[in-house]
This record gives sequence, structure tokens and C-alpha cells, in this order.
Amino acid sequence: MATLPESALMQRAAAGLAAVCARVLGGPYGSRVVLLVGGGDNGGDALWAGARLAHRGASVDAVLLRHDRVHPAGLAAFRRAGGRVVSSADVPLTPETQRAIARADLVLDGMLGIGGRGGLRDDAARLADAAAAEAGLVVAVDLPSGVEPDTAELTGPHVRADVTVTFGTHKLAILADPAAQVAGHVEFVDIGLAPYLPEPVAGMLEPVDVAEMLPAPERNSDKYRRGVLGLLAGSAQFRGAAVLAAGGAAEGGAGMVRFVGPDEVATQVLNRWPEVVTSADVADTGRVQAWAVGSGLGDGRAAEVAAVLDTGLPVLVDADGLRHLPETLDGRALLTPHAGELARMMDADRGDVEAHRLRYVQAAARRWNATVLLKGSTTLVAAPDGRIRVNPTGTPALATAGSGDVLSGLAGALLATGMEPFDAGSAAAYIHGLAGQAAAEGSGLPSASAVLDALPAVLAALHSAR
Ligand SMILES: NC(=O)C1=CN([C@@H]2O[C@H](COP(=O)(O)OP(=O)(O)OC[C@H]3O[C@@H](n4cnc5c(N)ncnc54)[C@H](O)[C@@H]3O)[C@@H](O)[C@H]2O)[C@@H](O)CC1
Ligand SMILES: [K+]
Repeated sequence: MATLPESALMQRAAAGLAAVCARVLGGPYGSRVVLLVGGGDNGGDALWAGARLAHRGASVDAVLLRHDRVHPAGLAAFRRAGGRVVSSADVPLTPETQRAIARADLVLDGMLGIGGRGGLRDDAARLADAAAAEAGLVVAVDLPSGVEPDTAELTGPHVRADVTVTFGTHKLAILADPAAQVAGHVEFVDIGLAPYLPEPVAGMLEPVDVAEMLPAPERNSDKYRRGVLGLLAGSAQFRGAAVLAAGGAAEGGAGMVRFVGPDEVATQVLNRWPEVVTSADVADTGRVQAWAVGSGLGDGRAAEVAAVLDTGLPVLVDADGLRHLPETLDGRALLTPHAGELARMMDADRGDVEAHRLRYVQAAARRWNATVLLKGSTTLVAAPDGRIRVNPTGTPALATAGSGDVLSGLAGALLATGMEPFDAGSAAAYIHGLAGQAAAEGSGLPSASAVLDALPAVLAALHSAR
């Protein structure tokens, strides 16, 4: 801001914001727009964008949260463009403002942005409710007002947006749950901040990042170059888990899978994946480069999990395997709990974990000195050194039995190629999410087997993105 004329950044933000609004309205001419305007620069963005929409023929009303604190230049521009203020001093929610919201094609939420803390209060909360209940589209300016910008938590009343237009850089609150769940579709407006931004607190992979992480299939590849995975999964009770995890590894590019388990499970794995080699004991398994343990293991089997952890190889621990973790690990493990499993590991309440996903995943990574991948609608991956990645792919349709087993085999296969656990976990979550999306396109609510079937095409597309 110091290098630019006054309000230059706000003008860039408002121009991008107005363009998105115009697009979602299908053209602003003749549409009704209501601005909810807070006292800070977030409100200023809304007023400047409202002025642009009014210039293009929209009928724009503004509800000011506080008449004594409003962006002065933004308000002046809004009035010059023909915009009307429909609230009266310090009474934002009147029958008139309520009517305006109910009639609006689009409500632009400019109450709070990155300066907001602690949720919406009183009138602001009631305006958010009115917009959610009655308005057409709700477009949030920068962030849905009331969410916690830096922790992605919901600590009080907040806006529920259909679209969020964010400026300059992505904020955690629009990437990570629970806050991301109220952001709707996210549009990014570049206002030229990139050279000035500090190191990011979290990363998000793009297709080319994942493609570059994957080992290139080489002509002279032998199975050890592609990675050999040891798999300790499944039980008499949960045989399918072993079949799906083996499939995740086999379809995920493993050079070979060495399965350990009781005969009745091994038979079923072999029926589906004849390329798998089986043995009855961890000690009898031939050479492997990484292990995946835990999917469908059931209770017990602690000694086998301990034997795997003792090998000193990179190990992925999933599901029931997470019951048998030692006090600490050696930094080479990848733990893949869902919120319920993480709650049990941390002796916490599941609801508390869901409300503070970022905090818990980082705490677990520190506590076990391991990379922790927390599954869920937005998967988070935390390294013990504090790095965080948020996974952008996936679909709610992935919340299906066996989907986690596929992920564990796939992530294990990537570990076996020599990728560090942080990369293996985040790349696997990315690929698994894409496979879920592809499978959902086919059938709406795909089974875990359908996700598995989608893996080869997704991997082939990523390889060609290099
Ligand atoms: N910083 C930048 O480079 C840019 C910022 N822009 C906009 O400016 C916004 C940030 O503006 P501000 O820093 O003025 O802050 P906000 O507009 O987010 O919030 C205004 C003020 O409200 C108060 N407040 C905090 N929590 C509250 C609560 N729960 N209830 C009521 N009041 C509360 C605080 O004093 C805060 O400073 C961004 O989100 C973005 O929309 C854009 O104009 C583009 C450039
Ligand atoms: K906002």
C-alpha cells in the first residue's frame, strides 16, 4: 500500500469483485443488489463495487452497520453512482432493510474481512441470517463475515456465502474447514500482492506440483525403482479393506505389493490382485521400501504393528493401526486418521476436533513427530516441522466405506517410491480426490471400488501434465 496511490489496491479489489458479481447476476442491468457494509476496508470494497454495479444499471441499496464509521471515499463514490443508503443511523435491521434484502438478487457481504475476530454480533448476525434466509445469492467480500481468518474456525455467528471473492492471496478460512464450508465457490482476484507476501502458512498443490513429485515411469524400471510396499491390512471381519488397500497400491503405481495377513484374507486379495505376493508374518516378508498398516485390522494385532514400526522403514499407519502407536515416532511415519480417530488419539471430543481441525492436526504432528493427514471434506496434511497443506480436490461422495483403505494403499505406494511423508500424503490426497471426482461424474455416489477404478486414468492425466 505504501508504494501505491491511495486506495489503488481497493480499486483493483472492487473492480474484480464487481466483475464477478456482474457475471453471477448474468449482467448487472436491472438487477437488485444490497450491500451489507461494515466499518472497515471490507465495507469500503463493497461500496466501491456497489458503485460500479450501479453505474452498469443495477439498483443498489446499502445497509450500513454503523453510520458513524464507514469508508468515506467508498460511501461518496457509492452515492455519486446513484446508490441509496436504506439503513437509518445505528439501526441496520429495519422493516425497510429487511424488505430490501428479501427482494435482492444478490447480497454483497462487506461486514468484516481479515480484520474480523470473534464472530458477528447482534445486528450483523441478524443481517447474515436475513441474507441466508431470504436473499438470492450471497457474495462474500474477501471472506464470509464472522469466520476466523487465520484459523478457519467458526467462533460465532457468520455469513453463509454462495460465492466468496478473495483478494491478493488465499486465506486459510476459505481453504480449510469448518470455515471453508461456508465460503461457497471461491473466486480469486489478483491485486498484485505476490512480490510482497510473506512465506505462506499453508500450501495447496496444483496439478503440475503433483505431476513433478511422481516418479517418472522409466523404460528400465524394475519393481524396486517403482517402490515395493509391505501391506498389513484386513482381518477375517474386514477382508474388503485389504483388497481395497492392495488395489490402491497396485493401481497407484507400486512396483510390487507384499501382503501380510491370515490365509482367508490373502486368498481374497489374490483373487482380485494376482500380482500381490503374500506371507503370514511380518518377519517373512521379503524386501520392501515402505509399509502401510492398519486398514481393517480390527482390534488386536499390536505385536505385528510394533514389528512393522521396528523395521525403521517409512510407515503409513491408518485406522485400527492408530490404536497401537508408541509414545513417539521417528519422523518418517505418515498417520492418516479421520476426525474420530484423531479424537481418540488425542483423548479429545470428536466435535472439538471438527471445530479446530487445523489446531489438532498440527498438535498431533508435533506430539508424535510424524506427518499427520486428517481426512475429511477438506483434508489437511501437517508435517512435524509445522508445514501445512490443504487438499483442494475431492468430493463429499468420497465419504464412503472403503475410500480410506484405497487412500492408505495409494499413499503407501508413494511412500515406497522414496517420497517424503509430507509429499506422499498430500499427493495421495490430491490424486485420491481427483479419482473421487472422476468416479462421481460417472455414478453420482461412487463406491470405493469405483474410486479405485478411476485411479489409472487420473494418474495418466497427471503424468501427461508434466
Ligand atoms: N490489506 C490490503 O492490502 C487490502 C485490504 N482490502 C480489504 O480490507 C479488508 C480488511 O479491512 P480492515 O482491516 O479495515 O478490517 P475489516 O473491514 O475486516 O474489519 C473492520 C474492523 O472491525 C472491527 N472488528 C473486528 N471484529 C469485529 C466483530 N466481530 N464485530 C464488529 N467489529 C469487529 C475491527 O476493529 C476491524 O479492524 C480486507 O478483508 C479486504 O476486504 C482490500 O481493499 C484490498 C487491499
Ligand atoms: K466479508
